Amino acid sequence: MKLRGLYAITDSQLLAGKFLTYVEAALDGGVTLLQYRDKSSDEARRLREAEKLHELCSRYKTRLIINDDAELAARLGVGVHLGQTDGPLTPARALLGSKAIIGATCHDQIELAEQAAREGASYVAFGRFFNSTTKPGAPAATLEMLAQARTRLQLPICVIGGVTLDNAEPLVAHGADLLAVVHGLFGADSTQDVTRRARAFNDLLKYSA
Ligand SMILES: Cc1ncc(COP(=O)(O)OP(=O)(O)O)c(N)n1
Ligand SMILES: Cc1nc(C(=O)O)sc1CCOP(=O)(O)O
Ligand SMILES: [Mg+2]
Repeated sequence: MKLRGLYAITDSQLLAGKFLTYVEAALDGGVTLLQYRDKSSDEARRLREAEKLHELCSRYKTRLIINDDAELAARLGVGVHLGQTDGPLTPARALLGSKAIIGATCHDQIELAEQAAREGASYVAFGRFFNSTTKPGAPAATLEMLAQARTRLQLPICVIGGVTLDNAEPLVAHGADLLAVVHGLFGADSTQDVTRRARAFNDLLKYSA
């Protein structure tokens, strides 16, 4: 499967009261990867919500990724995204198997991405490229670094951090395969607008090399 397109990421605060309707609206517009990102420690709720998303993703043939938690991913038989302090990639690959999608946060460092590639990552994520209300403190990354990463890496490249329909085009032009988005997608005022935004993000990637 080619990892290219919109990578929608949930946010439990932003989606409070409209979690499944907004996620389904995004899936309607087309989502390559959906990440369940919940930074709370309420394990029962996390399991319940992840199971619901898994069901929804199966209906739309979208791959589900769990943020931070390889054990929960293994329980559901889905992928995982791991940051630099979320545990090593090699045991996660052993736990989830060769077909699972495993992503790695690499901030603005190509060397971290090369290491992640050696350790079995399926894609590498660079960011943050713009101001992010979801994660304002994330280290900044540049378009120049992205272009260089494109020439050095064979793996799909994901970009994250303040990505919107208005600023995503240069990211694609500099080599991004996956546009990872929270606010720029789910910050919409209606389900119809979430679907429209999802389609428009995908179009940005469809009509470029
Ligand atoms: C696609 C994608 N890229 C980067 C991150 C950030 O991961 P991390 O640095 O572990 O930070 P948290 O998201 O866990 O706060 C991500 N989740 N997804
Ligand atoms: C979860 C996350 N990680 C980032 C990184 O740079 O590693 S930026 C980020 C938040 C992405 O949300 P939004 O699209 O609303 O900015
Ligand atoms: Mg993390």
